[in-house]
Amino acid sequence: MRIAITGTPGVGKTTVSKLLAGRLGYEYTSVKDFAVEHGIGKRVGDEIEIDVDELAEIMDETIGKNVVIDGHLSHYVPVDFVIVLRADPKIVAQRLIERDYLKKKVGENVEAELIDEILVEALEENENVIEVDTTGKTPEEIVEEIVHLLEGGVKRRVGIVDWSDRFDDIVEYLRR
Ligand SMILES: Nc1ncnc2c1ncn2[C@@H]1O[C@H](COP(=O)(O)OP(=O)(O)OP(=O)(O)O)[C@@H](O)[C@H]1O
Repeated sequence: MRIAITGTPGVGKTTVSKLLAGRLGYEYTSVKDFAVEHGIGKRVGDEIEIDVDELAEIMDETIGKNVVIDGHLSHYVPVDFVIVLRADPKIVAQRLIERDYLKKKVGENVEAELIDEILVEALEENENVIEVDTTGKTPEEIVEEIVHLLEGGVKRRVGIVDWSDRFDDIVEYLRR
């Protein structure tokens, strides 16, 4: 199976993807690494701007059948399941601040998590979307929850988080 692990930067995609790939005996690949390796996208400042249609086409032709794809654009790749990781926006903020993200970037990503941005994108691309709230769970617990859901034949589970009641606690991060 091809499984995309997507979500707002800082929710724990890379951590979970590597663990899940090991747990399933699957190949691990990240959109970022794949794009650089295959010359997809162009550098804009310190970021790479990726054409998601080109990414999807080349990845679909190149990667194996049993792969975990890590990245906040991975839901654009044709896969069997899209796992959308969620985390309390305050946790996202704290992790991005720890990585010295600029205040503006922190605000953009906290807002994206608050308004379910990646979930909405994933639902536009794939029927099989499974949302997992990572808040307060270890990477191992998250991986076991994903394996349990997949083994249980769950194809779609969304609408499990609503961060609207967290607004007052995170508004400081949203101010530009
Ligand atoms: N379940 C977890 N519990 C505690 N810390 C976690 C958990 N998952 C990830 N982390 C920590 O949060 C930080 C971000 O994790 P990670 O790099 O996996 O996120 P990401 O979504 O891949 O971020 P990006 O999209 O920016 O690459 C890391 O310091 C990681 O160790």
